[in-house]
Parts: sequence; C-alpha cells; structure tokens
Amino acid sequence: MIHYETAGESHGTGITTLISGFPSHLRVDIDFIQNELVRRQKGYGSGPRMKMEKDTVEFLGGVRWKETLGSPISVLVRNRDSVNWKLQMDPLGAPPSDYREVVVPRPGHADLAGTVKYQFTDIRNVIERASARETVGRCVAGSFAKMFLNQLGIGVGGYVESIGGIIAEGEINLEEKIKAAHESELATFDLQATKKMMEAIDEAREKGDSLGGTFVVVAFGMIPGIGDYTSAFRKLDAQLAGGLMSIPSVKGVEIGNGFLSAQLFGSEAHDAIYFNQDRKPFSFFRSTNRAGGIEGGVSTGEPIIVRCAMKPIPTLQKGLPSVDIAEKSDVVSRYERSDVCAVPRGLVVGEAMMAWVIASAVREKFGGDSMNEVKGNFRNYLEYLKDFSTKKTK
Ligand SMILES: Cc1cc2nc3c(=O)[nH]c(=O)nc-3n(C[C@H](O)[C@H](O)[C@H](O)COP(=O)(O)O)c2cc1C
Ligand SMILES: C=C(O[C@@H]1CC(C(=O)O)=C[C@@H](OP(=O)(O)O)[C@H]1O)C(=O)O
Repeated sequence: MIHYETAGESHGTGITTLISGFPSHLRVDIDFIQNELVRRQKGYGSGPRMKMEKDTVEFLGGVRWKETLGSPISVLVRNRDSVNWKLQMDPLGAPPSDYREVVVPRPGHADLAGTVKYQFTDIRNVIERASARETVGRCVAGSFAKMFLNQLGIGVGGYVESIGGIIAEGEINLEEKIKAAHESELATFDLQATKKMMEAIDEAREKGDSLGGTFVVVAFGMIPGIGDYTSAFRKLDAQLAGGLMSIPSVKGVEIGNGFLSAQLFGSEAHDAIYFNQDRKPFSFFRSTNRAGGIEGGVSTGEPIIVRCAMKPIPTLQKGLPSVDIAEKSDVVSRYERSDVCAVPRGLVVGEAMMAWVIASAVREKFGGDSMNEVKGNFRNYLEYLKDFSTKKTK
C-alpha cells in the first residue's frame, strides 16, 4: 500500500525519492527529517565524501504547509560532489576525450557482477548506482514512516552493538541503550567499548583496511496483530528481513534471539504467555521477549528487535587481488576514497527500513485516506483489544 522508489547516481545531480500511499494531513516535521539525514552522515570511520555533502531535502510534490496531501511525495537531495563530476556524469553529453573507463572491479562491491549483468565495459556505470549514496533516499522515505508511526505511538530506534568484533556491553535496558547511543560518536552505549572500537577503526585505516559490525534496531509501542501469518509475503519477520538485508553490506539479519535459539530447548527459547488485567489495552503479555516481538509473522505487542550484521567495507586502500576486465590481467583493486567503517551510518538506514516495513503493515491493517480516518480505525482496534482482554467468551 505504501511504496517508495529512489533514482539517481552517487555523483549525479542528486537522489530523488518518490513516496506514495501516505494519508493526507500527516504533519511533516522538516527538522526531524533533516536530523535523520545528519545522523546518516555521521559516525567515526566515515570517509571524506561525508564532509563534502550536506544532505538537505527539497520537496517537489505531495506536501503543502507542512502536511501531506495524500498525493505522491517527491523529494530531492542534491549531491554536492556532483560539481566535480559534471562531464563524467552528464546525462546528455558524451565521454570527454581524456575519459578513462573503470576496468578494475573491487571484490565485495557490485562492480564485476553488475558490469557483466548490464553488458557494460565501464564499471563506473555500476559504481554510481550500487553506491550506498542511494540510502539517503531510504532515510527520506523512512522519516515519513517514522512520522506516521509516531502519530500512533510507535517509535523506532537503535544502537551499534559491535564493530570489528568489539562488543558493547552493559546491564541497561533497550531504551537506555538507544538513548545513550544518541550521544555517542559510534552510536553505541558502552563508553569503554566505544574507545576500543575507535582504536580498531584507526588501526584499520592505518593498515589500509576496513571494518564491519552489528547494529540492533527496535520498534517500541507495538500492538499485537501487525503483519500476517496467512501469506508468506505479508509476514512481518519476512518483510523486515528483506528490508534490512537490502541495505548495502548487510549480510545477516536476526529477529529476536534467532541464531541463539537454535541451540536451546524449546522451554528456554519461547516466551510464556501471562495475563494481567491492569495492562491496557492488551492484557496478555510476556515476561521475556526472545521472539523479538513477532510470532508467526505477526507482532505480539512486545518490542520488535532485529539485529543486523554489516560486512567490512569493500573499498580497501591497500586493495585486494582483482582482474582488469579489459586486459584480463591480474591487478590490485583500485582506491580513490572510502568509508573505513560505516556501521553507525548503516544503523540509521536500518531504522529507516524497519520504520518503513512496519508503517507498510500498519497502513495495510488500518487503511484510511486521511490521518483522522487512520487514527479512528486505530482507536477502534484498541477498543477491540480491550474487549478481547476483558470479555469472557465462555
Ligand atoms: C551507509 C553505508 C556507507 C557505505 N560506504 C561505503 C564506502 O564508502 N565504500 C564502499 O566500498 N562501500 C561502502 N558501503 C558498502 C557498499 O555499498 C556495499 O558493500 C556494496 O554496495 C555491495 O553490496 P553488498 O555488500 O550488499 O553485497 C557502504 C554501505 C552503507 C550502508
Ligand atoms: C555518498 C555516500 O556514501 C558513499 C557510499 C559508497 C559506496 O561505495 O557504497 C562510497 C563512498 O562514496 P564515494 O565513492 O563518492 O566516496 C561513500 O561516501 C553516502 O552515504 O551519502
């Protein structure tokens, strides 16, 4: 029901995002959207490009006087770096006489597979669109999803859990971890680990290498019944896995205790069901949340917890063995510039994707053309949950 698409190359004019399916009268908080884009640019380990860009949204359609109109929303974020690529990226020009095609693919990037697929000889054509520059558009779309969910009391946040095998630790709850992460240069909550992670990033940079890590994204204020067990494609866990896995360099997605649960007895792995009349609107609850808030592809009402693993950045200053696709000769992969570690930036994109997937399932459940209608349908459902919790059926 909601849909987004992005267009644009990393060094072209900019990234446009076309978003459809949001109701009218959704308040648009421009400061919030801008702040999300600032968050996506930050993080120790970011490369020179992030100092160059100053991502700023320009609305081209769908928003009037700080509210959505119900029509498709079109947003442009310009690439500041594009001034340095005018001739190389000119949509209507021709290659400059001194132009040299990129012929050495980077292992780990889309370079070789993308070039052979689209029958290019110039790897530049792949680099431009496979670049995670595109994720600025995801964060624009995700900001709309977050603003929509916030109106219904659902919030999405997250934190970096590990970088290069250094794991953040601390006996604090999820909300506290996320709050602390907002203050940290690496979006993590453990000060000691942050220091070690920064040292590891420095070491990787000095060695011409790169690092990956893990981040955790969480949705709070969930109600039971979002997503669907009746269709493979509408399962919330499947949608989340797809959305988060689509982020460049994310190679693993885990819902709740996913991989750990494979080693346990059932009695240790599931979340027993309890009842407490004082809990409103839904009186059924769990004292653990090993399932990460989803059973059978449907939200249980507990927070949704998803962990993602990002592989190390593929562009290495020291290079990796590769092959020149024109000459068919052994070479070392090329380097211009790059992030050394992008896990804190990946986290922000992860939050955007989680918000998008949940907003999509919420839109599907509650329909409505205006925010009033959405909220009315939502309130009716809360009433139903209350009845479900209080009325005995036998
Ligand atoms: C926020 C973010 C920033 C990234 N920055 C870089 C970068 O500077 N250099 C690079 O080679 N890869 C970077 N990547 C990763 C590549 O885009 C990614 O590995 C590549 O597109 C291949 O896709 P895959 O890893 O999903 O197979 C970044 C990823 C994200 C999410
Ligand atoms: C531009 C962004 O990320 C880029 C993602 C990226 C890659 O290969 O994925 C490579 C780098 O770009 P460049 O080659 O121009 O230095 C990153 O800076 C961004 O996130 O806005």
